[in-house]
Formats: sequence, C-alpha cells, structure tokens
Amino acid sequence: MSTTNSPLRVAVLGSRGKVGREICRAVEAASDMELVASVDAGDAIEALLEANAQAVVDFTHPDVVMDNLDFCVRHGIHAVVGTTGFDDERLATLRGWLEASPATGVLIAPNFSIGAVLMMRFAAQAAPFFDSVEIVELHHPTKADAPSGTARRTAELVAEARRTAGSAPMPDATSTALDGARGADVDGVPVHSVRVRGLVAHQEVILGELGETLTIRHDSLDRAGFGPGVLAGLRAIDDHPGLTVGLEHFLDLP
Ligand SMILES: NC(=O)C1=CN([C@@H]2O[C@H](COP(=O)(O)OP(=O)(O)OC[C@H]3O[C@@H](n4cnc5c(N)ncnc54)[C@H](OP(=O)(O)O)[C@@H]3O)[C@@H](O)[C@H]2O)C=CC1
Ligand SMILES: O=C(O)C1=N[C@H](C(=O)O)C[C@H](O)C1
Repeated sequence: MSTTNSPLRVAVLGSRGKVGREICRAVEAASDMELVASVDAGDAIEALLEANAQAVVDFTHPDVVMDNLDFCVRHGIHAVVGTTGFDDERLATLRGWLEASPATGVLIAPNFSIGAVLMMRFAAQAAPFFDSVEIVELHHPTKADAPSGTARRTAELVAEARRTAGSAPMPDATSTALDGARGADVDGVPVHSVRVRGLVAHQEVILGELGETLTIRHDSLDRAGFGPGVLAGLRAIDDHPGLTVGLEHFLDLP
C-alpha cells in the first residue's frame, strides 16, 4: 500500500489517551508512515476523510470502538485496533460489515506487545501438561474493563489447547466461597483481576502439577512497548482484507 514515495497515511483514534499518545509518536517516527489525523473524544471522525487516511489505529474505549469501526469500514479505511471489549457477537457484526467492503482489513489484537503475544502462545503450549491453570492479570486502576482482553484471550487459548488434548477438568474442591474469591470463569479457566496504582499492564499464568508449578509472566513497563506491534499491524493490514484477531497472524513466529 505504501512505497518509499508514498508513506502510509495513518490516523490515530484516541490520540490523547495513554496509549494513543505513544502510537502517534511511533507513527511520526516511522519513515514509511505519515500521521495525517489525530482524533480524540469530541473531535469529528470525518477528519479521517478530510485527511484521506488509508488506515486508522484505535485505542479508545469499548463503548465507542464499534461506532468508529462502522465508520471506517463503510469508508474503506483499514483499522488496527487495540481497544478491548470484543466478544463473539461484536466479531460477528464486524464480519458482516466487512462482507460489504471486501478490500478492507481490520486487525483486532488483545495485546500489541510482542512479549504478551509470546506469553499467550507459551501458556497454550504448556496448558495440556498441567492439571491446573489460573490467570492473574494486574493493571492500573484507570482501566475500564475487567478481566483484561489479554487475560480473556489467554484463557480461551488455554481452554482450547486443553480441549484439543482431552485434558481432565481442573481439580478444585471449593464448596463454599465469597463471591469473586475464585475469580471470573472464562471458558473454565479462573481469571483474577488486580487493580493497583503504579502498575501498567502485567499478567501471570500459573500452571500446576503434582510437585511443581510453572509461572509464565509478562510485564508491560512502558506503553511505548505497544508501538512496534501496532506498526507491524499497519504495515501488513493491506495484505489481510477481512477480520483478523490476534497480532500473531501478522508475525513470523515459529
Ligand atoms: N491491545 C493492546 O495492546 C492494548 C489495548 N489497550 C486498550 O486500549 C483502550 C485505551 O486504553 P488507554 O489508552 O489506556 O485509555 P485512555 O482512557 O487513556 O485513552 C482513551 C482515549 O480515547 C478517547 N476517546 C473516547 N471516546 C473517543 C472517540 N469516540 N473517538 C476518539 N477518541 C475517543 C478518550 O477521551 P476521554 O478520556 O475524554 O474519554 C481518551 O483520550 C482500552 O480498551 C485498553 O484496554 C491498552 C493498552 C494496550
Ligand atoms: O487497558 C490496558 O492498559 C491494557 N489493555 C489491554 C488488555 O485489556 O488486555 C492490553 C494490556 O493489558 C493493557
């Protein structure tokens, strides 16, 4: 889509937010891209058309992201989306919109950090080898959703790997518990959410077997760490029309 003569024309939605600010910096620093529009709450999304944007990056809020994507897909603008809140119903809606705009690509990635993508993959690989798997995600207290999109996706991948392997149900003799004490049940995997000031985004996957545990931990220490994954998504999106869920599909992983 872009050549050395014509940098990819990128717009950022949520440009004044904690992640959006970093993405604007990353796009501005990329020699093969041009930041043509920065849109935040209260700004008119039509700025994307005036700027002739070819692709948008969305780090906004689960309550507004579907409206943003409706606009982008209707106007044939590719979208690289970090905003959380995508359940099966939303993904089905998006697929329907994309059928009417077959050249447009939308990438939804629960986490754009390369380390987090690997954490999810390693957790799924390890899950069938252990009796127990639980997830603890830890974030800043301004986060809108719980559990995190990354934790939900990890739980789904773990559950899928265990189903494929024919794993037995996880042992748990709890017969009485305060509400929430065992976390949220995501596809049979307990997920525990911690919100503490000072944290950025962290996750542990704790796997246990008789006599041993394995803990896979990822820490996002600075939101600049989401930039390279977003740029990789932008560079590949024109070659991936339709809906893609997960940055791993755009990476050359073994
Ligand atoms: N996939 C990934 O790798 C990552 C995903 N995320 C997700 O990204 C999202 C944003 O996170 P974060 O940056 O921390 O949140 P912030 O609240 O810091 O930023 C969101 C920004 O979007 C703005 N906004 C709200 N509505 C609109 C709209 N209709 N159009 C344009 N901008 C709008 C907000 O404005 P205002 O504050 O005035 O409402 C705010 O400036 C969350 O869903 C989060 O979970 C976060 C990190 C990594
Ligand atoms: O809101 C955040 O901060 C983050 N959101 C994403 C999620 O919900 O998984 C990604 C990362 O955890 C940071």
